[in-house]
Amino acid sequence: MSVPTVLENILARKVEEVRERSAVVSLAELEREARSADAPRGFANALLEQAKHKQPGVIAEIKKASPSKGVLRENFVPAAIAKSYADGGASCLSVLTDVDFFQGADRYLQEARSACSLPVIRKDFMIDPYQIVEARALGADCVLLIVSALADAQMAELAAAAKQFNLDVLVEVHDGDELERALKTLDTPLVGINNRNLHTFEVSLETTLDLLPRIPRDRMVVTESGIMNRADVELMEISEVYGFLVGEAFMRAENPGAELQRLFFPERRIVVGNDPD
Ligand SMILES: O=P(O)(O)OC[C@@H](O)[C@@H](O)c1c[nH]c2ccccc12
Repeated sequence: MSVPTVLENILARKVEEVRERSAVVSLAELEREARSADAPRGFANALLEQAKHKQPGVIAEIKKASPSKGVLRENFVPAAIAKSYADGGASCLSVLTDVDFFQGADRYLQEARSACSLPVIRKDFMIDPYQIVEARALGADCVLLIVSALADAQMAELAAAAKQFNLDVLVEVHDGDELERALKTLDTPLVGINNRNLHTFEVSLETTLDLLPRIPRDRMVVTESGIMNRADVELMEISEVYGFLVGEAFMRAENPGAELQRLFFPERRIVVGNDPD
């Protein structure tokens, strides 16, 4: 057998994780928690609203570390980062909850969401409906479905669970075949194009530009990963891409919200957070 890719390693671990967690908290118990959780805040709507006005809809990510880059940020306080993002003009938050590969935690999502009024996506590797219900129980407003990690039937099952619990779905693709599978399996409006290949971790913004002509008009594109500077943002904006998912560029900045404003709303002169000037 060939050497497993990063994604394959993560997925193998997720199978164990779901087994461990469901032995501690039953699905029935999680369902009760999900039904009494704070109402969803409208993740897809927040982004669609920005696109309608031809404004960037930024999903700002809270991510301590990644398998390819290691620790991105030492001073990691999710509530403070969430506030800073809200001040900087983010439409939504993305919080990594994967523990073993991204140094995330469920409580980071709860802390970030409590600190602001933005809708939040649980950023994790979903393979089982248990994790979808868990996401809503934690307060998440949206879940990520990664096509390269799922068979069509699984994707449909997870999307049905999301619908049942009023969660929005961001479906993530990396190539034409995955895009086709996503479009035929799901009718959800948000289509994420990941510029990073999750098997090799190589990044190219061409991924978004190449797939763009194949996205139907009734779906909204979210370009994901590798957006690092103004030029990257402008490249997407001239192609009429209004959805962005950005992590590293913000995580490496001293003031993540100020960096968001600098990259996406340079014309706004409001000072974010406690910048000296
Ligand atoms: O840090 P970046 O390059 O701005 O990327 C953010 C986000 O797109 C990335 O974290 C991501 C996209 N899809 C994922 C799936 C799982 C884990 C992480 C991701």
